[in-house]
Amino acid sequence: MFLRNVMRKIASQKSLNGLAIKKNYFGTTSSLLDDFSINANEKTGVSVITMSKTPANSLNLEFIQELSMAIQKLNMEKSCRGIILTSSLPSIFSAGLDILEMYQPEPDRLEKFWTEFQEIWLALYSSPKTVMSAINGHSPAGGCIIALATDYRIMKPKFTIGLNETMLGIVAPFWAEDSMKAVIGQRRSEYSLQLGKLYTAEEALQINLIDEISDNPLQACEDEMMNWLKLPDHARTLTKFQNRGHIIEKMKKGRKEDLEKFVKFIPREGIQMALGTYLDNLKSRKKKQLKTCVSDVELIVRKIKYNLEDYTKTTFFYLGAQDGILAENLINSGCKKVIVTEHKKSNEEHLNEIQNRFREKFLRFTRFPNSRIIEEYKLDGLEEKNWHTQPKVAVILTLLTNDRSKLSLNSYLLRKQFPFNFGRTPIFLLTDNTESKVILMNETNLQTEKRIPSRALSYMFLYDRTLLAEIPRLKPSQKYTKLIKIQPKSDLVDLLYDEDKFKEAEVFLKHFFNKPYERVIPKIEKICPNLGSELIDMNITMLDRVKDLDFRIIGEIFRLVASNDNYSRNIIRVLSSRHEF
Ligand SMILES: CCCC/C=C\CC(=O)SCCNC(=O)CCNC(=O)[C@H](O)C(C)(C)COP(=O)(O)OP(=O)(O)OC[C@H]1O[C@@H](n2cnc3c(N)ncnc32)[C@H](O)[C@@H]1OP(=O)(O)O
Repeated sequence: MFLRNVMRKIASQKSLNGLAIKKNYFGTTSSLLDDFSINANEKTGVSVITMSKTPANSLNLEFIQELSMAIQKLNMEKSCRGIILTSSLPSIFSAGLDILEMYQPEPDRLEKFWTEFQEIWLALYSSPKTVMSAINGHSPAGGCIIALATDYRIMKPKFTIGLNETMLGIVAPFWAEDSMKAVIGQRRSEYSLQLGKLYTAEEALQINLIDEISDNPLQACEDEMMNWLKLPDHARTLTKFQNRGHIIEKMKKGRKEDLEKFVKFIPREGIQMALGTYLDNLKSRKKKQLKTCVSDVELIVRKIKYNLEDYTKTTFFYLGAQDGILAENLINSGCKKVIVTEHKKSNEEHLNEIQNRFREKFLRFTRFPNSRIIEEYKLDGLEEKNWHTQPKVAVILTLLTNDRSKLSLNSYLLRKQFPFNFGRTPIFLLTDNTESKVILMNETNLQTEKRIPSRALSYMFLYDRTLLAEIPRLKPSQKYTKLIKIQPKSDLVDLLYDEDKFKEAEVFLKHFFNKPYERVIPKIEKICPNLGSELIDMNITMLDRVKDLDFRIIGEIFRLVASNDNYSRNIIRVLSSRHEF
């Protein structure tokens, strides 16, 4: 009966659940929420779905819904023969179900959530296409369930995978367990599930939980896919269903009961306590790394710390009233130096208010002395001799909000209130994850009006690796063509993906911290002859003295390291090994 249905579906390729099939689906499309993109290759018939929901590709209701819909569409698309699932995040394939969907849940949403999770699993597990997972990061619990629902799994070394649900005090559903058994066998599955085992890729390969290890799982999947696609689709698909039919049938029969069990089980007090503790532990891992943090700026501070090691030396540029609240929080959390700029006279009152409130805490509080002039400069029109009107470093503080409707404000702020030319100013982007995307969009928007030179953007990427992780997703998207045009030559992007290069740069930067500026400049000049004079042109004395690290120089160093200029790279290596700075 089941096989008959499958045959019918393959034969007719008619719409499923009322979803329309696009006439021509080749090319790249992004999900409505921009949480994943699909790149459909016309030549091979293979579609790559790249999940990019920061920070962890955790599966919440909306993400699952959209992903599921996309998979169902591909399942019905005749010209699609293979699907590869992967992630654009640097170290996570998927962190599994979004725990927040289960912690203190709303009953209706919880029900929808689980129904959709069942649905996506079915769409994957019973897909007539060849489906593969390029597991390029951690893949616990729900992430592993998704991977198990595919036909072939290739994983990057060192990351972990497994059904660790018991660690959270919850139980993997019977259908996930069945798929695990089908892959690694009854005994191993029982053992792994009871203990909530997470395996490294190397261990996972040994027990057949994954099929291969590769440093480039996506490429490896694409290569392997070609072998699978040599076979006639109908024969391969029917064989797949012969193997999986009983599991799918069992799931379909039991799914209602499974749902009832889930919605009863999750809100139980004991389960909620266990989930709460797990969440706390997840968060407190971070707190250990961060000695100082305050609630709503925790993420921001972590990012600064991660990037700059010593955020007490960070220079902030204040851009608007809302962000002032963040600035305030940052100051309260230990940030020693805040430079507040404002070019609009109308906001003077507000500035004075902040100044009075934080007089003791601010080491400096200033506006650009010639802020009136700044107003006249257009982003495009700034000549080099006027570099002194540029900020030495721009820190964009974005609103911390998940409310998408508020995000346009950022766009507004950027467009209306940025008076500077960012051509040579490194931009340090402080943002929560939702905002990362918004900033990219803002820059795209900005591009339509005032061109932001590519180097500025490159620094922006440079200082936010999460943001960088977004690039592969954005690259092919039509929506972002403008952004791509102004994207820097991809050296920097490569650099941040190349751990070795990145480490090399990091080692160098460590020596660079806390060194007097005057000592740094001559050294830098040796590497990059123009840089010193550029800095002087910038009239750095305007900010008194610059003893703190200069982001721009760091950016320059990164650029040099990233370039294929062996000479520069050697100098950097030698300098850093001699501890000259
Ligand atoms: C009856 C129920 C059936 C259940 C079936 C499936 C259940 C599940 O899938 S439950 C989810 C289980 N998932 C996990 O246990 C993974 C938890 N996460 C981790 O262990 C790590 O995050 C991971 C190893 C994946 C990655 O580590 P890092 O690279 O160090 O990242 P962070 O830990 O810093 O994570 C970044 C950010 O994401 C938040 N996060 C991570 N996972 C989840 C999640 N599953 N749900 C919600 N949020 C998650 C994490 O807290 C961090 O947030 P911030 O602290 O705000 O940065």
